[in-house]
Amino acid sequence: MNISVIGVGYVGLVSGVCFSELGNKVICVDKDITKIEMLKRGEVPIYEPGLKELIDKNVKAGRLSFTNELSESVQASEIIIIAVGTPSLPNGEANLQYIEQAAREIALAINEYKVIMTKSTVPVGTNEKIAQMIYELTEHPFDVVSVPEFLREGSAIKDTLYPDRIIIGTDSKPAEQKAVELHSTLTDQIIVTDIRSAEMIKYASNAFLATKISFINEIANICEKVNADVTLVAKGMGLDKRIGPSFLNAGIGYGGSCFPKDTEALIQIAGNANYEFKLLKSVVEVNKHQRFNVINKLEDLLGNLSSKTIGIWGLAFKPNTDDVRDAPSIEIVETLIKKGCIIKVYDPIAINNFRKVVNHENIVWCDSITDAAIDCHGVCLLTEWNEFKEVDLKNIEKLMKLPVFIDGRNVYAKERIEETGLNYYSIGRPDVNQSHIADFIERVK
Ligand SMILES: NC(=O)c1ccc[n+]([C@@H]2O[C@H](COP(=O)([O-])OP(=O)(O)OC[C@H]3O[C@@H](n4cnc5c(N)ncnc54)[C@H](O)[C@@H]3O)[C@@H](O)[C@H]2O)c1
Ligand SMILES: O=c1ccn([C@@H]2O[C@H](COP(=O)(O)OP(=O)(O)O[C@H]3O[C@H](CO)[C@@H](O)[C@H](O)[C@H]3O)[C@@H](O)[C@H]2O)c(=O)[nH]1
Repeated sequence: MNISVIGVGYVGLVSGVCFSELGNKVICVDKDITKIEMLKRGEVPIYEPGLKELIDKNVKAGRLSFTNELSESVQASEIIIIAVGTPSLPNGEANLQYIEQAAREIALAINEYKVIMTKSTVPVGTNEKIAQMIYELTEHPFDVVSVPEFLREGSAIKDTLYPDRIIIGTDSKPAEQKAVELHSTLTDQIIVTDIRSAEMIKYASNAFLATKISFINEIANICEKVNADVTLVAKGMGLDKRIGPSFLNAGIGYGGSCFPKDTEALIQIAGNANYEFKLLKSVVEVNKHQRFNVINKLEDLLGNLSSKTIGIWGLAFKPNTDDVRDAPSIEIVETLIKKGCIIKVYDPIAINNFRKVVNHENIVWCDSITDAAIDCHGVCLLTEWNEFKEVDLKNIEKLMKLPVFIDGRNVYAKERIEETGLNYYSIGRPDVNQSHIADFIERVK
Protein backbone atom coordinates (compact mmCIF):
# COMPACT_ATOMS: atom_id res chain seq x y z
CA MET A 1 0.00 0.00 0.00
CA ASN A 2 1.06 3.61 -0.50
CA ILE A 3 1.05 5.50 2.80
CA SER A 4 1.74 9.10 3.84
CA VAL A 5 2.62 9.74 7.46
CA ILE A 6 2.03 13.35 8.54
CA GLY A 7 4.28 14.39 11.45
CA VAL A 8 7.67 12.77 11.83
CA GLY A 9 7.97 12.72 15.64
CA TYR A 10 8.45 9.53 17.61
CA VAL A 11 5.21 7.95 16.47
CA GLY A 12 5.33 9.16 12.86
CA LEU A 13 8.90 8.07 12.29
CA VAL A 14 8.64 4.69 14.01
CA SER A 15 5.32 3.75 12.42
CA GLY A 16 6.45 5.02 9.01
CA VAL A 17 9.60 2.93 9.19
CA CYS A 18 7.76 -0.15 10.45
CA PHE A 19 5.07 0.04 7.75
CA SER A 20 7.83 0.30 5.11
CA GLU A 21 9.54 -2.69 6.72
CA LEU A 22 6.29 -4.60 6.14
CA GLY A 23 6.60 -3.90 2.40
CA ASN A 24 4.49 -0.76 2.02
CA LYS A 25 5.70 2.37 0.24
CA VAL A 26 5.82 5.12 2.87
CA ILE A 27 6.40 8.87 2.55
CA CYS A 28 7.06 10.63 5.89
CA VAL A 29 6.00 14.29 5.82
CA ASP A 30 6.94 17.00 8.30
CA LYS A 31 6.71 20.78 8.14
CA ASP A 32 10.02 20.99 10.04
CA ILE A 33 12.54 21.49 7.22
CA THR A 34 15.59 20.88 9.44
CA LYS A 35 14.21 17.50 10.55
CA ILE A 36 13.48 16.37 6.99
CA GLU A 37 16.91 17.52 5.77
CA MET A 38 18.54 15.53 8.60
CA LEU A 39 16.59 12.41 7.67
CA LYS A 40 17.48 12.84 4.00
CA ARG A 41 21.17 12.96 5.01
CA GLY A 42 20.70 9.68 6.87
CA GLU A 43 20.70 11.27 10.34
CA VAL A 44 18.01 10.32 12.87
CA PRO A 45 16.55 13.15 15.01
CA ILE A 46 15.66 10.87 17.96
CA TYR A 47 17.50 8.12 19.83
CA GLU A 48 15.63 4.83 19.58
CA PRO A 49 17.43 1.46 19.60
CA GLY A 50 17.44 -0.16 16.14
CA LEU A 51 15.74 2.76 14.38
CA LYS A 52 18.67 4.00 12.30
CA GLU A 53 19.40 0.55 10.89
CA LEU A 54 15.77 0.07 9.89
CA ILE A 55 15.56 3.54 8.28
CA ASP A 56 18.76 2.95 6.27
CA LYS A 57 17.52 -0.47 5.12
CA ASN A 58 14.12 0.76 3.92
CA VAL A 59 15.39 3.97 2.32
CA LYS A 60 17.89 1.87 0.39
CA ALA A 61 15.11 -0.52 -0.68
CA GLY A 62 13.18 2.48 -2.06
CA ARG A 63 10.22 1.92 0.29
CA LEU A 64 10.79 4.91 2.60
CA SER A 65 11.29 8.61 1.83
CA PHE A 66 11.05 11.99 3.58
CA THR A 67 9.56 15.26 2.38
CA ASN A 68 8.13 18.66 3.36
CA GLU A 69 5.63 18.44 0.47
CA LEU A 70 2.38 17.31 2.10
CA SER A 71 0.15 17.81 -0.92
CA GLU A 72 2.14 15.68 -3.39
CA SER A 73 2.61 12.98 -0.79
CA VAL A 74 -1.11 12.82 0.09
CA GLN A 75 -2.07 12.59 -3.58
CA ALA A 76 0.31 9.66 -4.08
CA SER A 77 -1.11 7.69 -1.11
CA GLU A 78 -4.26 5.70 -0.40
CA ILE A 79 -3.72 5.84 3.38
CA ILE A 80 -2.85 9.03 5.27
CA ILE A 81 -1.65 8.62 8.86
CA ILE A 82 -1.85 11.68 11.12
CA ALA A 83 0.88 11.52 13.80
CA VAL A 84 1.38 15.18 14.77
CA GLY A 85 1.78 16.25 18.40
CA THR A 86 -1.10 16.95 20.80
CA PRO A 87 0.69 18.74 23.65
CA SER A 88 -1.05 20.15 26.73
CA LEU A 89 -2.65 23.57 26.89
CA PRO A 90 -2.07 25.43 30.19
CA ASN A 91 -5.40 24.06 31.57
CA GLY A 92 -4.37 20.45 30.78
CA GLU A 93 -6.59 20.08 27.72
CA ALA A 94 -5.01 18.68 24.54
CA ASN A 95 -3.88 21.38 22.12
CA LEU A 96 -5.41 20.40 18.78
CA GLN A 97 -3.85 23.13 16.64
CA TYR A 98 -1.43 20.75 14.87
CA ILE A 99 -4.19 18.22 14.23
CA GLU A 100 -6.47 20.88 12.80
CA GLN A 101 -3.71 22.31 10.60
CA ALA A 102 -2.82 18.84 9.30
CA ALA A 103 -6.51 18.07 8.63
CA ARG A 104 -6.90 21.33 6.68
CA GLU A 105 -3.80 20.65 4.58
CA ILE A 106 -4.88 17.07 3.88
CA ALA A 107 -8.37 18.26 2.88
CA LEU A 108 -6.95 20.71 0.37
CA ALA A 109 -4.70 18.03 -1.12
CA ILE A 110 -7.19 15.14 -1.49
CA ASN A 111 -7.81 14.18 -5.12
CA GLU A 112 -9.62 10.82 -4.73
CA TYR A 113 -10.86 8.43 -1.98
CA LYS A 114 -8.47 8.38 1.01
CA VAL A 115 -8.48 6.60 4.34
CA ILE A 116 -7.21 9.02 6.98
CA MET A 117 -5.98 7.27 10.13
CA THR A 118 -5.36 9.27 13.29
CA LYS A 119 -2.54 7.85 15.42
CA SER A 120 -2.13 11.01 17.49
CA THR A 121 -3.74 10.78 20.93
CA VAL A 122 -6.84 12.95 20.67
CA PRO A 123 -9.82 13.67 22.97
CA VAL A 124 -13.05 11.80 22.42
CA GLY A 125 -14.95 13.41 19.55
CA THR A 126 -11.87 14.81 17.79
CA ASN A 127 -11.94 12.39 14.84
CA GLU A 128 -15.54 13.39 14.17
CA LYS A 129 -14.42 17.04 14.16
CA ILE A 130 -11.54 16.22 11.81
CA ALA A 131 -13.99 14.50 9.45
CA GLN A 132 -16.32 17.50 9.54
CA MET A 133 -13.44 19.93 8.85
CA ILE A 134 -12.25 17.90 5.87
CA TYR A 135 -15.80 17.43 4.59
CA GLU A 136 -16.25 21.22 4.48
CA LEU A 137 -13.06 21.68 2.43
CA THR A 138 -13.22 18.92 -0.17
CA GLU A 139 -15.69 17.26 -2.51
CA HIS A 140 -13.63 14.09 -2.75
CA PRO A 141 -14.61 11.01 -0.72
CA PHE A 142 -12.68 10.01 2.41
CA ASP A 143 -13.05 8.23 5.75
CA VAL A 144 -11.45 9.08 9.08
CA VAL A 145 -10.38 6.18 11.31
CA SER A 146 -9.05 6.30 14.89
CA VAL A 147 -6.04 3.98 15.22
CA PRO A 148 -4.45 4.95 18.56
CA GLU A 149 -0.78 4.19 19.06
CA PHE A 150 0.50 2.28 22.10
CA LEU A 151 4.27 2.15 21.48
CA ARG A 152 6.71 2.92 24.30
CA GLU A 153 9.86 4.91 23.78
CA GLY A 154 12.95 2.73 24.09
CA SER A 155 11.14 -0.34 22.73
CA ALA A 156 9.17 1.43 20.01
CA ILE A 157 10.08 -0.82 17.08
CA LYS A 158 9.28 -4.05 18.88
CA ASP A 159 6.05 -2.54 20.23
CA THR A 160 5.03 -1.50 16.71
CA LEU A 161 5.95 -4.72 14.91
CA TYR A 162 4.63 -6.99 17.69
CA PRO A 163 1.77 -5.05 19.32
CA ASP A 164 -0.43 -6.54 22.07
CA ARG A 165 -3.44 -5.30 20.11
CA ILE A 166 -4.55 -2.95 17.36
CA ILE A 167 -7.59 -0.77 17.93
CA ILE A 168 -9.50 0.42 14.89
CA GLY A 169 -12.27 2.92 15.50
CA THR A 170 -14.47 3.51 12.47
CA ASP A 171 -18.04 3.60 11.20
CA SER A 172 -17.07 2.85 7.58
CA LYS A 173 -16.79 -0.68 6.16
CA PRO A 174 -14.31 0.20 3.34
CA ALA A 175 -12.08 2.06 5.81
CA GLU A 176 -12.30 -0.81 8.30
CA GLN A 177 -11.23 -3.23 5.57
CA LYS A 178 -8.21 -1.11 4.61
CA ALA A 179 -7.16 -0.57 8.25
CA VAL A 180 -7.51 -4.28 9.07
CA GLU A 181 -5.57 -5.23 5.92
CA LEU A 182 -2.75 -2.82 6.82
CA HIS A 183 -2.38 -4.24 10.34
CA SER A 184 -3.29 -7.87 9.72
CA THR A 185 0.29 -9.18 9.65
CA LEU A 186 1.07 -7.60 13.04
CA THR A 187 -1.35 -9.41 15.33
CA ASP A 188 -4.58 -11.44 15.52
CA GLN A 189 -5.82 -9.10 18.24
CA ILE A 190 -7.46 -6.48 16.05
CA ILE A 191 -10.41 -4.89 17.81
CA VAL A 192 -12.82 -2.84 15.72
CA THR A 193 -14.89 -0.29 17.65
CA ASP A 194 -16.80 2.90 17.08
CA ILE A 195 -14.59 5.98 16.78
CA ARG A 196 -15.28 7.44 20.24
CA SER A 197 -14.55 4.18 22.06
CA ALA A 198 -11.22 3.86 20.22
CA GLU A 199 -10.26 7.37 21.30
CA MET A 200 -11.22 6.54 24.89
CA ILE A 201 -9.29 3.22 24.90
CA LYS A 202 -6.05 5.17 24.42
CA TYR A 203 -6.65 7.60 27.30
CA ALA A 204 -8.05 4.89 29.58
CA SER A 205 -5.00 2.66 28.96
CA ASN A 206 -2.50 5.39 29.80
CA ALA A 207 -4.53 6.53 32.80
CA PHE A 208 -4.72 2.97 34.12
CA LEU A 209 -0.95 2.44 33.80
CA ALA A 210 -0.30 5.79 35.49
CA THR A 211 -2.68 4.70 38.26
CA LYS A 212 -0.70 1.49 38.80
CA ILE A 213 2.50 3.54 39.17
CA SER A 214 1.02 6.05 41.62
CA PHE A 215 -0.57 3.19 43.56
CA ILE A 216 2.72 1.35 44.03
CA ASN A 217 4.48 4.61 44.90
CA GLU A 218 1.93 5.23 47.65
CA ILE A 219 2.47 1.66 48.88
CA ALA A 220 6.25 2.35 48.83
CA ASN A 221 5.80 5.45 50.94
CA ILE A 222 3.78 3.44 53.48
CA CYS A 223 6.35 0.59 53.37
CA GLU A 224 9.00 3.08 54.51
CA LYS A 225 6.93 3.91 57.56
CA VAL A 226 5.99 0.33 58.51
CA ASN A 227 9.28 -1.43 57.61
CA ALA A 228 8.11 -3.45 54.64
CA ASP A 229 9.90 -3.79 51.27
CA VAL A 230 7.90 -2.52 48.29
CA THR A 231 9.84 -4.63 45.78
CA LEU A 232 8.74 -7.79 47.61
CA VAL A 233 5.21 -6.44 47.95
CA ALA A 234 5.09 -5.73 44.18
CA LYS A 235 6.43 -9.21 43.41
CA GLY A 236 3.85 -10.82 45.66
CA MET A 237 1.04 -8.74 44.18
CA GLY A 238 2.18 -9.17 40.57
CA LEU A 239 2.00 -12.96 40.68
CA ASP A 240 -1.76 -12.62 40.95
CA LYS A 241 -2.74 -12.88 37.27
CA ARG A 242 -5.55 -10.40 37.82
CA ILE A 243 -2.97 -7.78 38.87
CA GLY A 244 0.08 -8.66 36.73
CA PRO A 245 3.71 -7.78 37.46
CA SER A 246 4.25 -4.82 35.12
CA PHE A 247 4.12 -1.14 36.04
CA LEU A 248 4.64 -1.90 39.71
CA ASN A 249 8.15 -0.45 39.98
CA ALA A 250 8.15 2.17 42.71
CA GLY A 251 10.42 5.15 42.22
CA ILE A 252 10.27 8.86 41.50
CA GLY A 253 7.05 8.62 39.51
CA TYR A 254 6.17 8.75 35.86
CA GLY A 255 7.32 11.34 33.33
CA GLY A 256 7.59 11.46 29.56
CA SER A 257 5.60 12.94 26.72
CA CYS A 258 2.47 10.84 27.35
CA PHE A 259 1.37 9.93 30.89
CA PRO A 260 1.57 13.46 32.35
CA LYS A 261 -0.24 15.08 29.42
CA ASP A 262 -2.76 12.30 28.79
CA THR A 263 -3.83 12.00 32.45
CA GLU A 264 -4.38 15.79 32.59
CA ALA A 265 -6.27 15.64 29.28
CA LEU A 266 -8.56 12.84 30.49
CA ILE A 267 -9.36 14.82 33.64
CA GLN A 268 -10.37 17.68 31.33
CA ILE A 269 -12.35 15.39 28.99
CA ALA A 270 -14.31 14.18 32.02
CA GLY A 271 -14.69 17.72 33.38
CA ASN A 272 -16.04 18.96 30.05
CA ALA A 273 -18.69 16.23 30.35
CA ASN A 274 -19.51 17.41 33.91
CA TYR A 275 -17.79 14.47 35.58
CA GLU A 276 -15.10 14.87 38.20
CA PHE A 277 -12.48 12.11 37.74
CA LYS A 278 -11.44 12.07 41.40
CA LEU A 279 -9.28 8.93 41.20
CA LEU A 280 -7.18 10.25 38.31
CA LYS A 281 -6.78 13.63 40.00
CA SER A 282 -5.22 11.80 42.98
CA VAL A 283 -2.97 9.77 40.67
CA VAL A 284 -1.61 13.02 39.19
CA GLU A 285 -1.25 14.61 42.63
CA VAL A 286 0.67 11.60 44.02
CA ASN A 287 2.96 11.67 40.99
CA LYS A 288 3.72 15.37 41.40
CA HIS A 289 4.95 14.81 44.97
CA GLN A 290 6.79 11.53 44.47
CA ARG A 291 9.84 13.04 42.73
CA PHE A 292 10.50 15.30 45.72
CA ASN A 293 11.21 12.23 47.89
CA VAL A 294 14.71 12.37 46.45
CA ILE A 295 15.25 15.89 47.73
CA ASN A 296 13.59 15.19 51.11
CA LYS A 297 15.93 12.23 51.55
CA LEU A 298 18.99 14.31 50.65
CA GLU A 299 17.91 16.87 53.24
CA ASP A 300 17.34 14.13 55.86
CA LEU A 301 20.96 13.05 55.39
CA LEU A 302 22.77 16.30 54.60
CA GLY A 303 20.67 18.94 56.35
CA ASN A 304 20.82 22.32 54.59
CA LEU A 305 21.69 21.69 50.93
CA SER A 306 23.06 25.17 50.22
CA SER A 307 26.51 24.98 48.53
CA LYS A 308 26.46 21.15 48.58
CA THR A 309 27.58 19.38 45.40
CA ILE A 310 25.04 16.82 44.18
CA GLY A 311 25.60 14.30 41.38
CA ILE A 312 22.63 13.44 39.18
CA TRP A 313 22.81 10.11 37.36
CA GLY A 314 20.25 9.95 34.56
CA LEU A 315 18.16 12.74 33.02
CA ALA A 316 15.95 10.90 30.48
CA PHE A 317 12.42 10.11 31.76
CA LYS A 318 13.24 6.41 31.31
CA PRO A 319 16.19 4.37 29.94
CA ASN A 320 16.89 3.83 26.23
CA THR A 321 15.59 7.20 25.12
CA ASP A 322 17.05 10.71 24.83
CA ASP A 323 13.62 12.21 25.59
CA VAL A 324 13.44 14.53 28.60
CA ARG A 325 9.87 15.76 28.03
CA ASP A 326 8.28 16.04 31.51
CA ALA A 327 11.19 14.06 32.99
CA PRO A 328 11.26 14.18 36.83
CA SER A 329 14.96 15.15 36.51
CA ILE A 330 13.99 18.64 35.29
CA GLU A 331 12.08 19.61 38.42
CA ILE A 332 14.56 17.86 40.73
CA VAL A 333 17.55 19.73 39.24
CA GLU A 334 15.68 23.06 39.19
CA THR A 335 14.72 22.65 42.86
CA LEU A 336 18.27 21.72 43.88
CA ILE A 337 19.57 24.81 42.06
CA LYS A 338 17.07 26.98 43.97
CA LYS A 339 18.39 25.45 47.19
CA GLY A 340 21.90 26.63 46.24
CA CYS A 341 23.44 23.30 45.17
CA ILE A 342 26.11 22.73 42.56
CA ILE A 343 24.78 19.95 40.32
CA LYS A 344 26.98 17.52 38.41
CA VAL A 345 24.77 15.86 35.80
CA TYR A 346 25.38 12.81 33.63
CA ASP A 347 23.22 10.84 31.19
CA PRO A 348 24.57 8.53 28.48
CA ILE A 349 22.21 9.92 25.79
CA ALA A 350 19.88 12.67 27.00
CA ILE A 351 22.32 15.34 28.20
CA ASN A 352 22.01 17.57 25.09
CA ASN A 353 18.22 17.55 25.19
CA PHE A 354 18.32 18.34 28.92
CA ARG A 355 20.68 21.26 28.32
CA LYS A 356 18.08 22.78 25.94
CA VAL A 357 15.50 22.78 28.78
CA VAL A 358 17.55 23.54 31.91
CA ASN A 359 20.76 25.53 31.70
CA HIS A 360 22.30 27.26 34.72
CA GLU A 361 25.75 28.26 35.86
CA ASN A 362 25.45 25.87 38.85
CA ILE A 363 25.26 22.87 36.51
CA VAL A 364 28.44 20.96 35.69
CA TRP A 365 27.99 18.83 32.54
CA CYS A 366 29.78 15.50 33.05
CA ASP A 367 30.75 12.91 30.47
CA SER A 368 30.93 9.87 32.76
CA ILE A 369 29.28 8.43 35.87
CA THR A 370 32.50 8.74 37.82
CA ASP A 371 32.83 12.39 36.84
CA ALA A 372 29.32 12.96 38.22
CA ALA A 373 30.37 11.44 41.58
CA ILE A 374 33.75 13.11 42.19
CA ASP A 375 33.65 15.48 45.19
CA CYS A 376 29.87 15.13 45.55
CA HIS A 377 28.18 15.33 48.95
CA GLY A 378 25.43 13.15 47.51
CA VAL A 379 24.48 11.30 44.32
CA CYS A 380 20.88 10.80 43.11
CA LEU A 381 20.11 8.10 40.54
CA LEU A 382 17.05 9.18 38.52
CA THR A 383 17.06 6.88 35.44
CA GLU A 384 17.79 3.14 35.58
CA TRP A 385 20.29 2.97 32.69
CA ASN A 386 22.12 -0.40 32.52
CA GLU A 387 25.43 1.44 32.80
CA PHE A 388 24.47 2.53 36.33
CA LYS A 389 23.53 -1.00 37.36
CA GLU A 390 27.01 -2.28 36.52
CA VAL A 391 29.07 0.43 38.22
CA ASP A 392 31.61 -0.36 40.98
CA LEU A 393 29.91 1.30 43.94
CA LYS A 394 32.97 0.91 46.22
CA ASN A 395 34.98 2.99 43.76
CA ILE A 396 32.19 5.58 43.52
CA GLU A 397 32.14 5.86 47.32
CA LYS A 398 35.87 6.66 47.34
CA LEU A 399 35.38 9.49 44.82
CA MET A 400 32.65 11.24 46.80
CA LYS A 401 33.11 13.91 49.46
CA LEU A 402 30.34 12.34 51.58
CA PRO A 403 28.99 8.83 50.91
CA VAL A 404 25.31 9.69 50.42
CA PHE A 405 23.46 7.84 47.65
CA ILE A 406 19.76 8.28 46.84
CA ASP A 407 18.51 5.59 44.47
CA GLY A 408 15.30 6.92 42.88
CA ARG A 409 14.73 3.69 40.90
CA ASN A 410 15.59 0.90 43.38
CA VAL A 411 18.40 -0.31 41.13
CA TYR A 412 20.74 -1.98 43.63
CA ALA A 413 20.23 -5.19 45.61
CA LYS A 414 20.81 -5.14 49.36
CA GLU A 415 23.99 -7.27 49.02
CA ARG A 416 25.60 -4.72 46.69
CA ILE A 417 24.94 -1.92 49.15
CA GLU A 418 26.17 -3.93 52.15
CA GLU A 419 29.59 -4.27 50.47
CA THR A 420 29.94 -0.49 50.67
CA GLY A 421 29.92 2.18 53.35
CA LEU A 422 27.33 4.20 51.41
CA ASN A 423 24.51 5.88 53.28
CA TYR A 424 21.95 4.56 50.86
CA TYR A 425 18.31 5.54 50.58
CA SER A 426 16.02 3.90 48.03
CA ILE A 427 12.24 4.06 47.60
CA GLY A 428 10.07 1.91 49.89
CA ARG A 429 12.86 -0.44 51.01
CA PRO A 430 13.75 0.57 54.59
CA ASP A 431 15.59 -2.70 55.22
CA VAL A 432 17.97 -2.10 52.30
CA ASN A 433 18.72 1.40 53.49
CA GLN A 434 21.80 1.24 55.70
CA SER A 435 21.42 0.90 59.43
CA HIS A 436 24.25 3.35 60.02
CA ILE A 437 22.26 6.19 58.43
CA ALA A 438 21.20 7.44 61.86
CA ASP A 439 24.86 7.72 63.04
CA PHE A 440 25.76 9.46 59.81
CA ILE A 441 23.02 12.06 60.25
CA GLU A 442 24.33 12.79 63.77
CA ARG A 443 27.91 13.20 62.51
CA VAL A 444 27.03 15.42 59.53
CA LYS A 445 24.77 17.71 61.54
N1 LIG B 1 5.96 9.68 21.90
C1 LIG B 1 5.33 8.54 22.16
O1 LIG B 1 5.93 7.62 22.69
C2 LIG B 1 3.87 8.35 21.79
C3 LIG B 1 3.31 7.07 21.87
C4 LIG B 1 1.95 6.90 21.54
C5 LIG B 1 1.19 7.97 21.13
N2 LIG B 1 1.76 9.20 21.06
C6 LIG B 1 0.94 10.31 20.55
O2 LIG B 1 1.30 10.51 19.18
C7 LIG B 1 1.29 11.90 18.85
C8 LIG B 1 2.66 12.32 18.34
O3 LIG B 1 3.58 12.21 19.39
P1 LIG B 1 5.17 12.38 19.14
O4 LIG B 1 5.83 12.23 20.45
O5 LIG B 1 5.56 11.52 18.02
O6 LIG B 1 5.16 13.93 18.67
P2 LIG B 1 6.35 14.94 18.39
O7 LIG B 1 5.94 16.22 19.01
O8 LIG B 1 7.65 14.31 18.71
O9 LIG B 1 6.31 15.11 16.79
C9 LIG B 1 5.26 15.68 16.09
C10 LIG B 1 5.78 16.11 14.71
O10 LIG B 1 4.68 16.59 13.95
C11 LIG B 1 5.13 17.67 13.13
N3 LIG B 1 3.97 18.44 12.68
C12 LIG B 1 3.14 19.21 13.41
N4 LIG B 1 2.19 19.74 12.61
C13 LIG B 1 2.42 19.29 11.35
C14 LIG B 1 1.79 19.49 10.09
N5 LIG B 1 0.70 20.23 9.98
N6 LIG B 1 2.31 18.88 9.01
C15 LIG B 1 3.42 18.12 9.10
N7 LIG B 1 4.06 17.90 10.27
C16 LIG B 1 3.57 18.47 11.39
C17 LIG B 1 6.09 18.41 14.04
O11 LIG B 1 6.96 19.24 13.30
C18 LIG B 1 6.80 17.26 14.75
O12 LIG B 1 7.96 16.87 14.06
C19 LIG B 1 0.83 12.61 20.12
O13 LIG B 1 -0.55 12.78 20.07
C20 LIG B 1 1.20 11.64 21.22
O14 LIG B 1 0.38 11.80 22.37
C21 LIG B 1 3.08 9.41 21.36
O1 LIG C 1 6.65 0.40 36.86
C1 LIG C 1 6.87 1.49 36.33
C2 LIG C 1 6.77 1.69 34.92
C3 LIG C 1 7.02 2.94 34.40
N1 LIG C 1 7.37 3.98 35.23
C4 LIG C 1 7.61 5.32 34.65
O2 LIG C 1 6.51 5.65 33.81
C5 LIG C 1 6.92 6.49 32.74
C6 LIG C 1 6.41 5.98 31.41
O3 LIG C 1 7.03 4.76 31.10
P1 LIG C 1 6.61 3.89 29.82
O4 LIG C 1 5.16 3.66 29.85
O5 LIG C 1 7.50 2.72 29.77
O6 LIG C 1 7.04 4.87 28.64
P2 LIG C 1 6.31 5.71 27.51
O7 LIG C 1 7.22 5.66 26.34
O8 LIG C 1 5.92 7.03 28.07
O9 LIG C 1 4.97 4.88 27.10
C7 LIG C 1 3.68 5.17 27.62
O10 LIG C 1 3.07 6.23 26.92
C8 LIG C 1 2.94 6.01 25.49
C9 LIG C 1 2.38 7.28 24.88
O11 LIG C 1 1.00 7.37 25.00
C10 LIG C 1 2.05 4.79 25.25
O12 LIG C 1 1.93 4.57 23.86
C11 LIG C 1 2.66 3.57 25.94
O13 LIG C 1 1.79 2.47 25.78
C12 LIG C 1 2.82 3.91 27.43
O14 LIG C 1 3.45 2.81 28.11
C13 LIG C 1 8.45 6.56 32.84
O15 LIG C 1 8.81 7.78 33.48
C14 LIG C 1 8.82 5.39 33.73
O16 LIG C 1 9.99 5.62 34.48
C15 LIG C 1 7.49 3.79 36.60
O17 LIG C 1 7.80 4.72 37.35
N2 LIG C 1 7.23 2.54 37.11
